[in-house]
Amino acid sequence: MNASEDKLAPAVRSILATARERSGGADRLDVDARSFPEAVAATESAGRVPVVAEVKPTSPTTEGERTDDPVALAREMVSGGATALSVLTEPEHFGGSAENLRRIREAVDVPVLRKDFVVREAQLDAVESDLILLIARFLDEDGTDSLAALYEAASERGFQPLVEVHTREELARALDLGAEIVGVNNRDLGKLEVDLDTFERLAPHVPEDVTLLAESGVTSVGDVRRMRAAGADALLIGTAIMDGDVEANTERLTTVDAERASRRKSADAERTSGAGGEEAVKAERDAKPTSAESTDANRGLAKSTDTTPRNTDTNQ
Ligand SMILES: O=C(O)c1ccccc1NCC(=O)[C@H](O)[C@H](O)COP(=O)(O)O
Repeated sequence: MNASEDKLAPAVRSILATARERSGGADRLDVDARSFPEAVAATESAGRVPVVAEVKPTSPTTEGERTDDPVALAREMVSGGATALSVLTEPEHFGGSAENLRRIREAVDVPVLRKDFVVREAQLDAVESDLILLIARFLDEDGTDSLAALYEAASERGFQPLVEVHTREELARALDLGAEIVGVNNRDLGKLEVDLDTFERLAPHVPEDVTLLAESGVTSVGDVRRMRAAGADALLIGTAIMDGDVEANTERLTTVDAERASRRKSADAERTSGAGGEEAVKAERDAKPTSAESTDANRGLAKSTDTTPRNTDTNQ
């Protein structure tokens, strides 16, 4: 254990210790991945919020364990409008498995993220997935198992790497290696505390052409609006979806402002088709955010004015 690991919460130290012990796959994988950026764009065009719903049977910060069939849960998430799924494959602390992921990916047609604590190249070969998580905090700057080395090894196999960051320094490392999909984890893996300000602080420093996820701690419709106003292309949501009726929870969080988005689309369509008059004016007026919604948007904009390469007002 090095000095920085000493600062990690005991549960995370234990997760890392078991991750280092875990074996990899027997053969090198060659994945034909379903495109995540395309899935996000399709969800946007349909006027819904892109959500990566997480099959997370348990975790160090959750009470109890959900023992339903993970494939049934995954299907409910897709029925509820999930753009992609995240499947925990970590067995000891999250109740996941590579077999769960394999079965789920076979049963659905959306992109599937392998959520695990991969620390060695051979572990990439444990099971096929469309996206694979690489956590900057747990990967070295140099060497055979560095973030850059695993990023390259994952890309060569056909995975779309999702590089997870929590600080400006980690974000710089992700952008330096050309990461196209970046997740800002609102959960500090040192203390296991969640703070949505983390995403709001980092998002303005992420270029527009990067697909940006807000991860962890999104529990309500208000949180969805807040992360979207701060510039999230997609949200990774576990606990709030797993707790109760999975399909209804997914639907509630993917349809935030859907009605307004569809009104805005009809206003745009009428404007471009040349139809004007009272109907277009009414459609446009109806599509405007309420004052509460504007407040959310303005907060995102206000925080991003210094550097903003990213439009922080995505769904308004
Ligand atoms: O979720 C935990 O308790 C946890 C503990 C230690 C390390 C990682 C942990 N979570 C990993 C995740 O990234 C989340 O599962 C994911 O972002 C979803 O978060 P949430 O919506 O808050 O369940």
